[in-house]
Amino acid sequence: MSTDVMIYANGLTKRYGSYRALDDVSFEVRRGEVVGFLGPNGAGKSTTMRILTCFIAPTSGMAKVRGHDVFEDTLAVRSSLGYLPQRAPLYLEMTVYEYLRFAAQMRNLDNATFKKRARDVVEICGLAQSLSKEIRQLSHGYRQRVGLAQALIHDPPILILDEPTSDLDPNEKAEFLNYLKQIGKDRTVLLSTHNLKEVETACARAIIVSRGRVVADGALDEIRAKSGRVRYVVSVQESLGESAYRGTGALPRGNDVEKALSSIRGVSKVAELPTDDRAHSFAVAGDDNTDLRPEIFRMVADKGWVLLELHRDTQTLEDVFRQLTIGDERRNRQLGPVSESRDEEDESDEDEDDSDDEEEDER
Ligand SMILES: Nc1ncnc2c1ncn2[C@@H]1O[C@H](COP(=O)(O)OP(=O)(O)OP(=O)(O)O)[C@@H](O)[C@H]1O
Repeated sequence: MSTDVMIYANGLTKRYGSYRALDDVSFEVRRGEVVGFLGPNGAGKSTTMRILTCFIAPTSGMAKVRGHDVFEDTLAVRSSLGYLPQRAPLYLEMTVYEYLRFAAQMRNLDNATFKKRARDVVEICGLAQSLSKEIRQLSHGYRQRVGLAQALIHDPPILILDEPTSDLDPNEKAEFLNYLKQIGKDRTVLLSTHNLKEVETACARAIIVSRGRVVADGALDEIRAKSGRVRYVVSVQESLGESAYRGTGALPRGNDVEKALSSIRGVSKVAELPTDDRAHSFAVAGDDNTDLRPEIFRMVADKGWVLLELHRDTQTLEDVFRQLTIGDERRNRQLGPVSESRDEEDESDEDEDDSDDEEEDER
């Protein structure tokens, strides 16, 4: 494993009784990445995060944080990461300052280090005006800031955030994402959320989980292109305008352009789009694996035509997310006998630990 791998999950499976909440989940997060961990309700996001943060043990598979096994080397793992669970466990009767000092003591920070770190996290999380307030007096948004501040108090290189914005209003969400951007500059972050806009704002890469499995993992562009419905829009100048013609070839006819586009390898369909008489415009369908823009550009340039427009329309992240996770939603809405164990038929040959119930293996 490269030393750049900060979070490593390999074949993580987690059963609750006969129900498989995680099924062979594997991924890596490298130093400095801010990765969105996406999935519908019940997909297994929190379960994965709780394993990575040493709160529960997987039924099988292994995970490492900064090279330390989450099972064998709990202390090293915990000191490497800051964790903000979905509901941050705040002590409502403490003031913000008392709570941060308490979090620092739990992390074994000495008083001088705490004071220095407190200054930093208060600035990053915007808590200067709230330090002497009891946590019970704070709004959801400010409580979430306090949760983030405790996750940062020991200056961990890795942050694991479980739906940190789910209870926040739109302004609070936007602010939280601003903090996250700042924090993510020099940290590795795994951010679980339902909110695709959030991922598009804060992350360059996403891992999508559905029914306990990883169904997509990659740069957002790659994931958007994953649907196999990539479309290019190409417009080539058709008639002379007011300014000088810049082409070296003759102005093309529509079917010249259509024929030339159809002959590009990887193009599956070409359809004319309505435009005015200044341009021939076409929608070009291609397969999902190759970016055809360089080839389209090359063809137009070789013909000496003038390219007015070339862009690739991939689906939105939301479209792809819905396509990949639609099974979860259908399952949630199905009436009839409830089968908790979606995979009972293939369980018989596996090592099963059915005593692995509720809190049984909480550490
Ligand atoms: N302690 C538990 N005992 C039994 N089943 C559990 C337990 N914790 C989680 N599950 C089940 O495991 C599945 C995955 O839950 P998990 O909380 O990881 O999902 P999630 O993706 O975080 O969902 P959400 O977005 O709703 O928080 C769910 O079906 C959930 O009901």
